[in-house]
Amino acid sequence: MSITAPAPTLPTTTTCDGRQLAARAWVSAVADLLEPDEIVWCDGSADERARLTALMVAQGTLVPLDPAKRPGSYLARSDPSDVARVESRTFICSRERADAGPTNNWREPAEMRRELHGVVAGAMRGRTMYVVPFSMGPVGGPISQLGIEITDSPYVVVSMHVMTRVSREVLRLVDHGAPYVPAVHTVGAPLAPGQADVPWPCSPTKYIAHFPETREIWSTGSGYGGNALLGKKCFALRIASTMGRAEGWLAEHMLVIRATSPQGRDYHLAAAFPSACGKTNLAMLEPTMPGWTVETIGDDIAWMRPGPDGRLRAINPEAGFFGVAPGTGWSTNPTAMRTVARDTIFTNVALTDDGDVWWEGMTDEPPAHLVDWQGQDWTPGCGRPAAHPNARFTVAAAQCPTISPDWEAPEGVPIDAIVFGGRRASNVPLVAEAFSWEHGVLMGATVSSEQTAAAEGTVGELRRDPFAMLPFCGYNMADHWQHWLDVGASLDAERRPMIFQVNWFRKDSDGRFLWPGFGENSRVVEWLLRRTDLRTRPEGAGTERPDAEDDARPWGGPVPEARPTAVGRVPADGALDVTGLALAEGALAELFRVDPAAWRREADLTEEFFTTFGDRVPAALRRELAALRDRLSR
Ligand SMILES: Nc1nc2c(ncn2[C@@H]2O[C@H](COP(=O)(O)OP(=O)(O)OP(=O)(O)O)[C@@H](O)[C@H]2O)c(=O)[nH]1
Ligand SMILES: O=C([O-])CC(=O)C(=O)O
Ligand SMILES: [Mn+2]
Repeated sequence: MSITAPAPTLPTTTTCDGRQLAARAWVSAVADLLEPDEIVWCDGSADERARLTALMVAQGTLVPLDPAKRPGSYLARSDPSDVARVESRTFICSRERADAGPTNNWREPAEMRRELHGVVAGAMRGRTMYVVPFSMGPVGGPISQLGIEITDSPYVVVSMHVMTRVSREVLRLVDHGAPYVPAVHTVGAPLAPGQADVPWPCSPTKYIAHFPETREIWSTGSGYGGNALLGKKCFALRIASTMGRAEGWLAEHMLVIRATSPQGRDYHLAAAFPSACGKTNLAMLEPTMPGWTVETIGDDIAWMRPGPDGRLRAINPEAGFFGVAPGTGWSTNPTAMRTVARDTIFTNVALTDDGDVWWEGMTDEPPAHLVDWQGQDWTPGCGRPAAHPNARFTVAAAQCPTISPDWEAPEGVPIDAIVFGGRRASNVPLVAEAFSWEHGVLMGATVSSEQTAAAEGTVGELRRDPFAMLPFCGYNMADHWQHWLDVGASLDAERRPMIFQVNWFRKDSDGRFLWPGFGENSRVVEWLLRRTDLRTRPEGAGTERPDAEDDARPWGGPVPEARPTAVGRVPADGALDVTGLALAEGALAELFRVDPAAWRREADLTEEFFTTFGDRVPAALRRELAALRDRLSR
């Protein structure tokens, strides 16, 4: 084994606290176990990216797209078995089973370590081991965290370049004692001497294992984003959620946007929707509401901390988007289309005859011929999708034309509204405002959604996905609810975010969406953001509707009215601006219809769900559920 290219600027003897040794000793110990042929220390440079990209093109992992059509862009086709997150092979290895909770696969840490060591021993034979130092959030920022990912996949290294901040500065900080999360990834496909590699090596034996107490991650067998880019779900959600719980902050599966009203007031919104339920789309919202603008801050993960002013401040810890391709088109998400116009890696989309990409929903009419995501000839009507339903694009956030000038503000942006949503064909109204923080936490805890292609499973089945964190909470979900109650209590009660629930996916009896969605969601966003003015208007202004003169004041404009229902406050008649929308007859009423019988069944199911957590369910949530039942019976 040869060790090449250790970053030359790294001092090897400057620290005396053992930290440096710890990081280096860890890298050597991993190398001893995985037995790579070579070790490469990565620096995140453009040079490094170019070198690894050329290597992958030579190996057939990446197909270059026509630079005249899609400059700097590539197509990767994964192994057909390695296309999504593997929740059944994702483990939380806390000492106590109860700390992982009933919604996680739990394994005893020492036992998992033994088992894993057996599986990964020699896994990097014939391969290069890359050491990737990265930061989640701006390097050195007060909400940011550091990590080091070891991987044998150049696809992972290049993707980490896009999705995180890879730099030597991170190693320097680690060498000076900064804490970091050690993360090991291997595709689990060692090469015997002389054995030819395949374009997408992976293994049927998969483990995505997290050790929350020691903040370690081990992933083997998959090259797919959510399983292999360990800064993302594994660190920024599963491990970070446990860090946040210990330290009083939140790591959430949320997009973050800034919306500016025609009066010039900035609002910040964080929204949690389950995987493939519209976060990227809302993050890149092109408002149809006149005078409103939306800037993108993040599309998948938010880290939120109470600030010194008692407000909740959020950063996007990522540096790129790993977005769902199918359904993304000029009519639904033009901003995403502009973002991926160049320097993008596409995974499992179709290839056009002229060297560009295509997926279902990109255009109304498919091209006459394509090479599909599995490399086979494809023609319209052949009965197979051209792109895998979970095909993705990997692209730098900085390329997004609507990226906020403050998207990298290290101290984050102050959140005004928190929104929970899911795919619900029935019951859940288009928008509802929580009666209180506690009621909002119940809304988050009861998110249910129809299963999408982002993970293994039967697409369309309704499943509980509390806080859109079911696959991502690194500890007991019921403790997560308590943590939300605690964080809420630690905020200034007058300035903390208001909580809402939304549902873009309600259908009529013929199975058609009742709401046009996408850009038109700005109508809902305007209603709920203006509602938050109730909370932040200047002292003494009261909560009454301001008179016409007040409308131009930057803190407000008229607060739209709401009417209470059993499940929350919904827009009063005429309060949601639907000017110019061609809604079907009765659609608006149906979008807000609350059926007490159906909601009593929802409450029963929630009760059943709560039972699986035993006495860890916060008393406040049981009270909120009882209050909901009470309102339903009135
Ligand atoms: N009907 C409807 N579909 C939507 C809307 N917003 C998003 N979608 C569809 O939802 C799918 C996935 O949306 P994304 O925004 O990529 O999902 P995400 O929440 O970012 O997903 P992850 O990256 O998996 O966490 C796409 O097929 C979209 O077309 C909407 O307002 N209405
Ligand atoms: O993690 C992934 O692979 C993509 C993603 O955002 C999700 O599944 O929620
Ligand atoms: Mn996600």
